[in-house]
Amino acid sequence: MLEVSRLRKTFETDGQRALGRGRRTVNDVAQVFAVNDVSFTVEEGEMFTLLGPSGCGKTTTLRSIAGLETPDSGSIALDGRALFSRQAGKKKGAVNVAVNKRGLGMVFQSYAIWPHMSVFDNVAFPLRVAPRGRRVGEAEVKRRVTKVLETMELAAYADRHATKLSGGQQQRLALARAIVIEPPLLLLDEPLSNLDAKLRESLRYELKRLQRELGITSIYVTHDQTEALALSSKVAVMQAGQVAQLGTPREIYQRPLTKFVAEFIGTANFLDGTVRARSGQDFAVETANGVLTLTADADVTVGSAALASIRPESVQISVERPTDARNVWSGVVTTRAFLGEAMDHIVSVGQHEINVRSGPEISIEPGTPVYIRFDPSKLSLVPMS
Ligand SMILES: Nc1ncnc2c1ncn2[C@@H]1O[C@H](COP(=O)(O)OP(=O)(O)OP(=O)(O)O)[C@@H](O)[C@H]1O
Repeated sequence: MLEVSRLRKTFETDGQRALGRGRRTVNDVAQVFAVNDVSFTVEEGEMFTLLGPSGCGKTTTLRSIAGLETPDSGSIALDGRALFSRQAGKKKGAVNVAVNKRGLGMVFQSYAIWPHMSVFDNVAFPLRVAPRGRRVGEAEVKRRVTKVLETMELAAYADRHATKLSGGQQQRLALARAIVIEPPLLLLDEPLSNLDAKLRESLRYELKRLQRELGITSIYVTHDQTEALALSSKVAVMQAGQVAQLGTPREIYQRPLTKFVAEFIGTANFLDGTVRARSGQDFAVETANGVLTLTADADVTVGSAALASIRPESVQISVERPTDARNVWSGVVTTRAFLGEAMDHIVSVGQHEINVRSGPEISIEPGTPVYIRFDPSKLSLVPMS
């Protein structure tokens, strides 16, 4: 449906650099590779998320799709129609469809609702100012706006001034305004970030329900991994202008391909070692505490240094030695913390401090010798760098 291919965007930034003892300055012009060779495909009906830390290039990618930013090169096509296309260094043959001709729905962090208009008029606005070919009569405007307001549970507020809504209602209004034009693609840039934690969580599920019910193909930008995992059908984790990993939330969480992805998506235990044997996807990794066996889709060769990573909830802890002796280490509990629905133990094994998360019924006194076991199917392997 949406195809983004080899997208690049650089920005020039200038700053002042002090020379010597800070007396003289020169103007520096530095190039920032905001988006550096990014490619991905979004399928029909998908909620596709661009996830990454601040400055990784997710907003620039989204703005390029919207037409608010002109990339240096690459292509963006929607349903086979080129929205943007330009070969590096060539202006000839370039395509760049104007923002209002792309017909996309957008909701940004600072949702600009019209304060002087009623809720109804806010939602009707994009229909009333649509390009001539797509403009509809007032009766159709009324029908569509009423339907969208009902879907967003805002029908009761139709005549109210937009500013007289709560934060969550204003956010829903911004969404209503974006979807009323029935866009083929909805672009959402951190739309929940101005809301408090509780409202954010409830709107997150509402957004997911809506997205599924209406089947709107959407691209969502966030730096919040929980939000990304909860909402998305596909996630592209971005790092320094590039896609570090693309996959389903489960793949990204359970099978991170790099240390960056494993660290960014929640807490992980990293066990460093050397790959001693490999047969297809089965690996044996020698660590300071013994050999770990695991099955992973990893690109690491025998003899190379690697990191096995595992989530705290995939490590089992017991006072008795487990019957399956594979991947069992013995250590001592150093800390435990009760988290309500879960229990965390930190287990010291040689130089490693292993984070273990279990059900709240397991509670082991600090100082107790224990066994921990790493499930071979839950360990993933990433290169050392
Ligand atoms: N107009 C601009 N001029 C110069 N540099 C820019 C401009 N816009 C973005 N950048 C730089 O490009 C890089 C990517 O920025 P971008 O806003 O896409 O990141 P982001 O991942 O969306 O970050 P955030 O979550 O903080 O919004 C950053 O280094 C940023 O400083």
